[in-house]
Amino acid sequence: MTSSPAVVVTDDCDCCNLRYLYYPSIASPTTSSYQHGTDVRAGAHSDYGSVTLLFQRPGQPGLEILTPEGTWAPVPVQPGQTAEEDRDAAFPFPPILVNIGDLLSYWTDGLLKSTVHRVVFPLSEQQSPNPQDRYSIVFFCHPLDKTELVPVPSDIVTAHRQKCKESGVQDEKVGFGGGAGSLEPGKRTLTAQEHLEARLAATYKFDK
Ligand SMILES: O=C(O)CCC(=O)C(=O)O
Ligand SMILES: [Fe+2]
Repeated sequence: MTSSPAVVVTDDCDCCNLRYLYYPSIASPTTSSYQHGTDVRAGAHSDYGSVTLLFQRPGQPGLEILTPEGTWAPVPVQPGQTAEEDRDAAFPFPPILVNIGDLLSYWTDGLLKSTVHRVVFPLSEQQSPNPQDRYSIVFFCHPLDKTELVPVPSDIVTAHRQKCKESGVQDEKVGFGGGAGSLEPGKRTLTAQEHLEARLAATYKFDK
């Protein structure tokens, strides 16, 4: 019998990270300079990795996603109500919200679209006598830096790519650079690190 090591040591950077977020509550809009509609807790963005797992307090409002129509819609994160979940009701646990990130969009040529989201100060909460702090825990899942972003070997992704080509609709923004399957001849495959750097550069005009 062989045993495998619990930790694999590698010279490649694993860029997964876990963030603990605390957003203090603010006083009622009538007593602060806060402007609903302008001031937000976290501005509109999409995440850079493959998927993001978000844990937050059950039912706490604030998280919103951008709809295809261009409006903001609240994302209710509620504990489940099935019989099995009720059994554990003494410890209601919020479900885990899974966000698609830019890398997964790139990897699937935009078939899976990264979610644009933001966190606002909900007006209802601001106006309540007891406005709440917001806490969330976010796990950003990224592959190792040197991972080559070869096209996902999926018939569905291939069919999607073909359909985009035929209709001439290549949404550069969705796949960030056209997607893993639309490499120009002679160009080599991007690595996860290069994709991340391109997204950081696009957001912060950050250059090495
Ligand atoms: O705090 C939240 O609910 C979301 C945070 C978030 O979107 C992020 O850190 O990327
Ligand atoms: Fe995010």
